[in-house]
Amino acid sequence: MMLQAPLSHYVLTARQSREVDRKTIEEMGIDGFTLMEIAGSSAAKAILSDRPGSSHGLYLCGKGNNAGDALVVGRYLMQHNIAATLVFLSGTGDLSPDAEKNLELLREFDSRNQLTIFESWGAFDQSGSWDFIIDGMLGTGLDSELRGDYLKGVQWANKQPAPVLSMDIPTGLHADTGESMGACIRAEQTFAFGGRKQGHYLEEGPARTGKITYCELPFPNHFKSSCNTFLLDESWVERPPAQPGRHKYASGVLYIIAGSEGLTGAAILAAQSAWAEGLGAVIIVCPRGLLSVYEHNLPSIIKKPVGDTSDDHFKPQHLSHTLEILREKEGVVLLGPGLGRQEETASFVSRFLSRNLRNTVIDADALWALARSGQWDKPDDTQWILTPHPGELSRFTDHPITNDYQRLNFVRTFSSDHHITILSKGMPGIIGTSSGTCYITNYNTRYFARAGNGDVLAGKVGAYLAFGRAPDDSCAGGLLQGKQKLDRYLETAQGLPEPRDFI
Ligand SMILES: NC(=O)C1=CN([C@@H]2O[C@H](COP(=O)(O)OP(=O)(O)OC[C@H]3O[C@@H](n4cnc5c(N)ncnc54)[C@H](OP(=O)(O)O)[C@@H]3O)[C@@H](O)[C@H]2O)[C@@H](O)CC1
Ligand SMILES: Nc1ncnc2c1ncn2[C@@H]1O[C@H](COP(=O)(O)OP(=O)(O)O)[C@@H](O)[C@H]1O
Ligand SMILES: [K+]
Repeated sequence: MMLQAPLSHYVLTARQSREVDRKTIEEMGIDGFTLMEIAGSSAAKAILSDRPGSSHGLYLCGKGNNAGDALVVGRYLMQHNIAATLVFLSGTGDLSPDAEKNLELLREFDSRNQLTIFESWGAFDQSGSWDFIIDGMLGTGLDSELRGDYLKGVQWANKQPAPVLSMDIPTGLHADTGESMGACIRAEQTFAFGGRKQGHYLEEGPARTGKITYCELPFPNHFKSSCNTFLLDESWVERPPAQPGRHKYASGVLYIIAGSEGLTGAAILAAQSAWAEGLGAVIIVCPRGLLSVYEHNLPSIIKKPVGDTSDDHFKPQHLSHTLEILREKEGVVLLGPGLGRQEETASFVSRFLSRNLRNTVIDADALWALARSGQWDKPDDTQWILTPHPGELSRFTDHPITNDYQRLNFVRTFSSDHHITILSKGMPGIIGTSSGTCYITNYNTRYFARAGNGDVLAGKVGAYLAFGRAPDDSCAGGLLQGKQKLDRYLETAQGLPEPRDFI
């Protein structure tokens, strides 16, 4: 089964967000004021339950609808006796119509003199104290580096002891790219209205948004159909069921074509990682000169040597025997970990890829060889999963990939153009599918940035593919399996986890 994310996990660009908003207003007749009311009231409800005992909030407001959301929050919380101090960074003379209406309402609801309003940053008396700061300065309307007093407002808020709670997106964070536009709020919590935004998960986003709380808005599902990016998490990706009691070869076979002199560790880690998932068989195909290393380290793994005892890396003359071995049993292939970059090995890889009919995970040095050859002789009906780290990915394009936004866009077009699946490693991890849909991780993948973790991941992805899971689902399973192990490790252990902790 291919991945099927719930709609609550869709991730929008600013343009998609505006488009859904506009269509809901124009075609469904649900006006912007109502959307704002739902957005602000659900954030207020969460704040009331998360922060009991609060008595005073500070509201930093711009002039657009992001400010309107903040004003709705202020009104609900004032009803619960939480005083509100409002600071308008662009004054109150040019508010968006819905924000203006909400300011009027807030004034009318203020029966106990709990409202203080400053009409500019300059007028703001900063000596007060607040239980929280609501960031309603800028949302998806941000269109450039921060201007005017917004820079001051952001820098000041980041220095306050009170937690900052952002409406929709931290002010200064670009909704599409996740870049900080001159300066950016560091929020403790962000309420994502009607959809998560790409910028929450790319570049600076994860460090700036804090905890993300998704607040649903009444957008009809068919308006979301243009969305092709989803958040990947364990709430919806299923763990593969164990397959006990089946014949060993019926419960999945993975052929691993990997390793060369000095790099056998990568092949060993990948094989151990795949084996730990309960496959029927893991078969390592190796140059005969390395057989003793694997005999010593991998007792449970079947070894199939090719070539002669002087061979310590793959060569074109190993091709026909390798293909013959692959014909023995149904299975899938993991090609690449520790293959090395000898000319002969690169040539073996290119020829192998054009003739191999097994579904294949292509990793590490096999990616290097594939990019170098520039040939795309993928046999029809063969599924390929490429697992590049950012350096390996950039070899597939002449255009530099210097940020996550470019990486996401490149992964999307490259995987759909070539009808392959890409697991782009990095922070975040991104899965690109042949349909153009992408999935983004939402956890700190930097814990995996140690040599060997890529081999463990490739082993898992290969194992899931061998179990018959779809390529995108295999990638998701591999990533999230590591995440679960990471969570358990962080609960109990100290220091940085090692690759074996993820096996
Ligand atoms: N979409 C939805 O589903 C829903 C959206 N909702 C909410 O609306 C938000 C979007 O509101 P929005 O479009 O009014 O834009 P918003 O972010 O308030 O700011 C616009 C103002 O910012 C200014 N400005 C721009 N860049 C700047 C800079 N660098 N430095 C300084 N100023 C800058 C620019 O000023 P100008 O240049 O025009 O003078 C413009 O007037 C969205 O994030 C969500 O919170 C919910 O209420 C309901 C459902
Ligand atoms: N479970 C995981 N979740 C997210 N990312 C992962 C996971 N496992 C590995 N990675 C990614 O793989 C990278 C390591 O792979 P790579 O750089 O190819 O190193 P190597 O091949 O030397 O092990 C990590 O930096 C991380 O981006
Ligand atoms: K904001």
